Amino acid sequence: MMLDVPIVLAGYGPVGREYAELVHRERAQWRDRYGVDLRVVAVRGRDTQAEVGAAVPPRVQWTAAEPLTDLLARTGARVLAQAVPSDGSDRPARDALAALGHGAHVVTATKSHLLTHWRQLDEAARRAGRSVRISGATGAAMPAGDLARSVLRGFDVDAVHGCLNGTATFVLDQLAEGVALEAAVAEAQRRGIAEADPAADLSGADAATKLRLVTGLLWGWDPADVRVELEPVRAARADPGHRLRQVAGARRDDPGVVRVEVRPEPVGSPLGALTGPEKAVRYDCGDAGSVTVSGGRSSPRGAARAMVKDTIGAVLEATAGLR
Ligand SMILES: NC(=O)C1=CN([C@@H]2O[C@H](COP(=O)(O)OP(=O)(O)OC[C@H]3O[C@@H](n4cnc5c(N)ncnc54)[C@H](OP(=O)(O)O)[C@@H]3O)[C@@H](O)[C@H]2O)C=CC1
Ligand SMILES: N[C@@H](CC=O)C(=O)O
Repeated sequence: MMLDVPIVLAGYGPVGREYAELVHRERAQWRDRYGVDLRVVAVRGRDTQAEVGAAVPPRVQWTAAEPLTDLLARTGARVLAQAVPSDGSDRPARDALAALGHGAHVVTATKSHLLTHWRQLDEAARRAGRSVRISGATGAAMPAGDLARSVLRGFDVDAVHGCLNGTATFVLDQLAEGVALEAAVAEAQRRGIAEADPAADLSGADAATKLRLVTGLLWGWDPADVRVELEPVRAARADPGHRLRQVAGARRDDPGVVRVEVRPEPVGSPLGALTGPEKAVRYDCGDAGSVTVSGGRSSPRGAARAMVKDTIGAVLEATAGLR
């Protein structure tokens, strides 16, 4: 039996466009492989929207946005996919809660409402028997969120550490080669790794945000209650055999605290061995040992791919809530 999956996509920037394109291009493949018929039926920008037939219409043909609940009801949407700015506006939270109330799953690359509305989203999703999937917000194509949410269930994870910001890794390596901070950041921006405003990349705030979300998935910490301690990236060199890394960490026996520090890691270790904008997260799992996940493209395409994976997972797996 084929499961029909109409999707409303909010946000048509780099990530949203990649998501719509992937769903359209690979639809037949997923029908055959998983028995799910994913189709984007409508896209929304800030104030406008368009219904999608064979392709997303050009922007000039988009019309004024109607209330999201009307659009969800009219299209019978089973999923709301969110790729809107993580700018602190309350609209992503309102939209996600409306979608859950309507009975749709939520798949998001947007981070800000997860930091502020974790509990409300989780409760609304559980009430509705629907999922909120956040892989795109926790490291793009690197499946760190999946390990925390489900793969390591029962592994008794007592600590998690990781390099979750590709800009920081790239810049620290450039600094070690004698490149000036400003030039290293400019190069990271030219490569599309660093944000236009790199403050959160360099301060550790972006890494802390991603780790707060991971600890929510792992231990049920509410990201809104997590205290963050940050050490910014600045020009410095490590001892021979080591590389400086921006490491975000949390321990189960130190609840509600995420620390980001710049520290030397042996070149042969999972974090020291990273190059360029690669990311990695290590889970210390007690008697099961350590499990590290690394790689996965950090780009709009990588984030869109993670959202597609989450969309398929949300409709096929019998989970509810964020975890
Ligand atoms: N870029 C990347 O590599 C990654 C990005 N992310 C996250 O993904 C999200 C999307 O990023 P990106 O694709 O770069 O795009 P942007 O963050 O630049 O989002 C732009 C799009 O969002 C639309 N928009 C803004 N507010 C709303 C709203 N409330 N409802 C519907 N649409 C809205 C804009 O509409 P309009 O065109 O009308 O102005 C535009 O289409 C961000 O939260 C980002 O942090 C996550 C992982 C990687
Ligand atoms: N600027 C970020 C991009 C992804 O979140 C980074 O450097 O990791």
